[in-house]
Amino acid sequence: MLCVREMGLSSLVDLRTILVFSVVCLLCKFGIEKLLKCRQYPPGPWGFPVFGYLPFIRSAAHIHFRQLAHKYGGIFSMTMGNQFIVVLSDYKIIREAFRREDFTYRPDNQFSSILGGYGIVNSEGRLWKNQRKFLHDRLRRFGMTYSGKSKDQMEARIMTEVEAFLRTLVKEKGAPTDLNPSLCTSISNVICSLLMSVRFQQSDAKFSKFMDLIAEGFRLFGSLSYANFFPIMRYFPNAKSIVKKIDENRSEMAEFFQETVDSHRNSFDSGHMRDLVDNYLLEIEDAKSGGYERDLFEGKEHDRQIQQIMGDLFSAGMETIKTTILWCIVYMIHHPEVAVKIQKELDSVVGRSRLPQLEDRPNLPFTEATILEVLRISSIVPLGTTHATSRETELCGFKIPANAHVIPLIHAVHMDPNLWDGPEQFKPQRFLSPEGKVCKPEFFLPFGVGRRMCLGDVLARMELFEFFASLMHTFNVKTPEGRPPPSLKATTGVTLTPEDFQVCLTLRPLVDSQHDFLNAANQLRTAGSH
Ligand code: HEM
Repeated sequence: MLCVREMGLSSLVDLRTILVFSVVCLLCKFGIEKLLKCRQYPPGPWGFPVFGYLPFIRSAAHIHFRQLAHKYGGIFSMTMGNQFIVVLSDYKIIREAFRREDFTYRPDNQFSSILGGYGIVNSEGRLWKNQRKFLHDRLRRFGMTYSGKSKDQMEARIMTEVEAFLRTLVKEKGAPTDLNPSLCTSISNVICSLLMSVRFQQSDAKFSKFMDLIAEGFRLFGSLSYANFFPIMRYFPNAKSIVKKIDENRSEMAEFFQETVDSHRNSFDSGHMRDLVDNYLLEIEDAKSGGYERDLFEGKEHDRQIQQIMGDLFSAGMETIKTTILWCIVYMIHHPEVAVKIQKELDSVVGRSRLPQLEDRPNLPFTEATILEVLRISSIVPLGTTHATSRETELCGFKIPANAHVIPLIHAVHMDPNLWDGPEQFKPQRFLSPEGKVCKPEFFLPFGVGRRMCLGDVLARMELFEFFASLMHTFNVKTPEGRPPPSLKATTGVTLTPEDFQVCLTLRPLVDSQHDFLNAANQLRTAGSH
């Protein structure tokens, strides 16, 4: 009996040993497989189970990633929550990846499911390709090009807003002024006139509501970003209430845009295209009447797509320009010698009786170089816009899984001491050749590169030039008496923005002005208003 019992016990022990041994072997197998797989991925830091590397990111992500780039090189990877992240900080690798089709997707996460793949910034595949081609073509027709008659129309559109902006500033009579509100209205008006033939006044209640909705939308999306890494959190009550608020925000925005679409429909004339909304309506008409073999909308709801396009172009084209111009002013205050040099160049090329025009740009290399240097040193979109892989692929001999987030670390490229001489210093002349011509190295990437490169770069460069050169031509800029200059430290938000600041703008002398706006400004100045 005892013998049988002993036998039973010993076989049980054996069974247990075998079980434990099998589990250990299985764990080892999975561990080794994982390790081998990880070794095929780009190198990078380890993280905690479930959380990945997220808990270690304490400073602004672009600063932290730059430190990691020093350790791991131009391509590194990590997990954050359930997402696989690849960071590219070498411009050659960024160029190599982003010219390829398999790197053109956007991350599949909570944001993309809310946006439903509509618009241009978050769309993918054929819908994105169609939209991009269509928008590129139509924006060119409306003057987003360096030459031709339509360029003059675009310039006129921009100059209307530049003059409105300068007029508001003249009224300040040299008092401490926050440039943000008037700049925001004028830059918004450029994009709104292009999209929907609308101009707003700064005091317009509808405009304030619209701006509040945009800001609130960004804030809400920002507060939900954790759910992108931990999808289970979407079902937590807090996330659910944020999603509800986002839905409300989006339906108010949709209402705003739909009013525009409806009013355009009511006054639509296929022989007279006023703006982008009209162009989309014409496409819908053509598609309905069978004029098009392929539907531009790829089966998506037409009006929702137009609404999202308006939202995307407005969001992409307003904040970026406004922030860059604010940085230009901050740097002019810190570098008065650069401001004086720009004004001398403007005076000798443009003269004192008119405002600068796009045609003057080739003759204003120092002014142009200064704008490029501000774009470099401020890198307002330091992490670009995250791409995703459409399938498992390879880059620089490393394996990259499907739906990996791919981040171009533009900030690191623009601050690389191996590429730029003294990258921390503000030196516009770095963009000038020994002959004094503007030259942009291939590692200058403020608008990204490749297939998804900024769609509005030409418009952006036109606006930056017109607003900045006209401001410098018309005013001297200084900090209010007794106050320190604005900080060079950026606030991290949708873009890297300067902290709030005020400036005093005094009119520069004008001679025999034939120009309406300058004439009025001159009269104000000589009347001793300030
Ligand atoms: C200083 C001004 C600007 C800067 C620095 C800037 C920068 C960028 C960057 C870095 C990207 C991401 C590219 C990528 O995904 O790899 C981007 C995308 C984009 N930008 Fe801009 N941008 C500016 C102005 C504008 C303007 C004025 C417009 C409006 C017409 C615009 C429209 C877009 C659009 C639609 C995309 C998404 C393209 C796509 O996903 O295919 N941007 N921009």
